This record gives sequence, C-alpha cells and structure tokens, in this order.
Amino acid sequence: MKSIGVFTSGGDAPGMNACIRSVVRTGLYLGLDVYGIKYGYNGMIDGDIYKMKSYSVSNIVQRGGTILKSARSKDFMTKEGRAKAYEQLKKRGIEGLVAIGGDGTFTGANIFYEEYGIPIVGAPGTIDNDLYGSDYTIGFDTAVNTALDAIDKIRDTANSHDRVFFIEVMGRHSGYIAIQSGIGGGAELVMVPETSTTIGDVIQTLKEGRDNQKTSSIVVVAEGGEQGDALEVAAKVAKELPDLDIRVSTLGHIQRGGSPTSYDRILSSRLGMAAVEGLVNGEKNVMVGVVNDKIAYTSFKLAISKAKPINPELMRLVDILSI
Ligand SMILES: Nc1ncnc2c1ncn2[C@@H]1O[C@H](COP(=O)(O)OP(=O)(O)OP(=O)(O)O)[C@@H](O)[C@H]1O
Ligand SMILES: O=P(O)(O)OC[C@H]1O[C@](O)(CO)[C@@H](O)[C@@H]1O
Repeated sequence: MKSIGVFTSGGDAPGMNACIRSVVRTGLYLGLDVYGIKYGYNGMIDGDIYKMKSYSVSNIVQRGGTILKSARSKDFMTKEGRAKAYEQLKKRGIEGLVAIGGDGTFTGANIFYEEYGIPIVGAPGTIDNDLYGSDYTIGFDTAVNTALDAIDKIRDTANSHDRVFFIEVMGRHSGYIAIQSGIGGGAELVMVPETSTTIGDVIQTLKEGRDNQKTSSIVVVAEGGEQGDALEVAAKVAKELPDLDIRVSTLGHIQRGGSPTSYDRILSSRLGMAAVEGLVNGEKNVMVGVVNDKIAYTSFKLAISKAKPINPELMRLVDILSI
C-alpha cells in the first residue's frame, strides 16, 4: 500500500483532530502518501481531496472540531454517489481509507467495501460511546466532562432556589453520557434509552427526595429516552406534582465542542496510529478500538450491530446514591 486517505464523518467529536494528526504522521512515518478528504463522504464524491504533509496537522492536537470538516452525506447513500466516490479515489491512487466517525459512517464504509473492495479501517469518533469494540470512543470523555461542568453550575441555582432541574444531555440511542455525567454530577435520577423509566418512577424518586428533606433535585435525561426529551418529561411531571418549581436545561452542542481532555487526546492518537498500522498489515472492513487498554480490531458489522449495554452496576449506583 502506497497511498491512503483519511476523513471525518457524522457528528464531530473532540479528539478527531488528534486522531487525524496521528493518522497523517503515522502514514508519513511508514512512507505512505496521505490524502485528507474534506466533508466526509461528500468530499469523497466531489473530489475535495488534498495531499497532507506533517505540517498540515501542526497545532491541532488540542483543538476541538475537525480540520477536515464533517458532513452527513445523502449522496453516499446512493449507488451513484458511491460510484463517483470510488472514481475519485482511483484517480488519485488511494488504496486504503481511515474513516473517523460513528455507526452511520461505518455502515456506509461497510457497503463501500462490499461494492469496491477498498480496505477501510474505522476509528470510533462520536461522543455517544455507542460502538461495540471499543470501551470508549473519541470525544466521549470530553463530552462527559463538559456536561458535568454544566451540571455543577446548574446545581448552584437548583440549590439556591429549591428547584427540580431536568437536564438533557446528548445520546441519540445511547445513555452513556447521561449515566456518567449523572453519577459525577450527583443526579437523583438518570433516564437512559437502554432502560425503561416511567413517569411514575420519576415522581416516586422526587417524592422520596422530599421525604428525606431534599430541597432540590437533578434529573439527567438522555435525549433519546422513551419518555421523550427533557421538556416532555418535565411537563408530564409538572402535571402530577404542580407544587414543584421545575426548570429544564438542554445542554446541546456545547457537549460536542471544546478542547479534548488528556484522555481523549491519547485515545485518539492511539487509535489513529493503530488504524494506519492495521491498514498496512492487511486489516480491512474493521473498526479499531481500545478494549481493556489493548488495541483490538472488530468487524464493522459487529461494531455497528452489537449492543454495548450500560453496566447495570452504574444504574444501581445512581439509585443507591440518590437516597
Ligand atoms: N446505509 C448507508 N449507506 C451508505 N452510507 C451511509 C449509510 N448510513 C450512513 N451512511 C453515511 O454515513 C454518514 C454518517 O452517518 P451518520 O450521520 O449516521 O453519523 P455517524 O457516523 O453515526 O456519527 P454520529 O454518531 O456522530 O452521529 C451519513 O451521512 C451517510 O453519508
Ligand atoms: O449535530 P446534529 O447533526 O444535529 O446531530 C446531533 C446528534 O449527534 C450526536 O451528537 C452524535 O451522534 C448525537 O448525540 C446527537 O443526537
């Protein structure tokens, strides 16, 4: 293999830049040509591709976002789009790809590999931490710390005004950010898509808190929960407990931005290096991850389809610590 391409796709995540830097520098170290593909699959289709040098990735290890930009590409979902993308790669002699993204990105990569046989190694870049085959994904640790910082601040008002706050965190189908920021932030309850929580459960927890002389409460709600978003949950609770002083705060995209934590920078750098080494050693159609602190390659199919359940002990911990 002489030439590889790298791109970021789906939602951006803090640490993606550190991963790009690692891919580029590992590739150059191994004597490869490295091409940056901009705007994910859209740039692959449009030929928005440039040769990267060591200096192309200077001064980015600490930066959030992605210098290669990101996109959610409708065109790549079509056969015609993927055919154009393949032609662009062929034209430049790009023989292998490192895809930094989430489950959607790897679903597309899997289809692309099956159609054109171009080796692809994925690096899990999503704050959601919802990919099987890596204990943690790029950006998750930073997102949790950002959410935690926000929860700490909201707690000041909750406490001063004797209020109940419903705080919504990201995670379309995954409660990882919710459970970790909830435990770290001392939430009374955490609602995650993986586990069923009824409005009755929420009411009972809040009532128990009151019975235990708690004057304020924090409920962390993952955006993809079965009871709806934080606004919906709060409205349902307010109907049953009209005397509560309830507020809602949706943290939104602040969780996706900012300088990556040390953990994310190191994870991203390890994954970038292992992705390129994997490609050179013949890995294809796999996602690279870190499992029990060791590099592991997992087929895209498994990484996408296999659930990564939240440790039930963590849910129990919230329960016990909220009395
Ligand atoms: N079935 C598919 N066929 C072809 N391409 C796909 C398919 N599913 C997803 N993709 C491509 O992957 C892109 C990224 O997917 P998606 O928007 O779901 O983000 P993601 O990688 O899951 O990241 P995040 O977890 O941050 O949302 C899509 O915009 C699309 O271009
Ligand atoms: O920025 P967008 O495209 O609205 O995507 C938001 C989604 O992306 C994620 O941040 C990462 O997948 C989800 O948690 C969230 O639902």
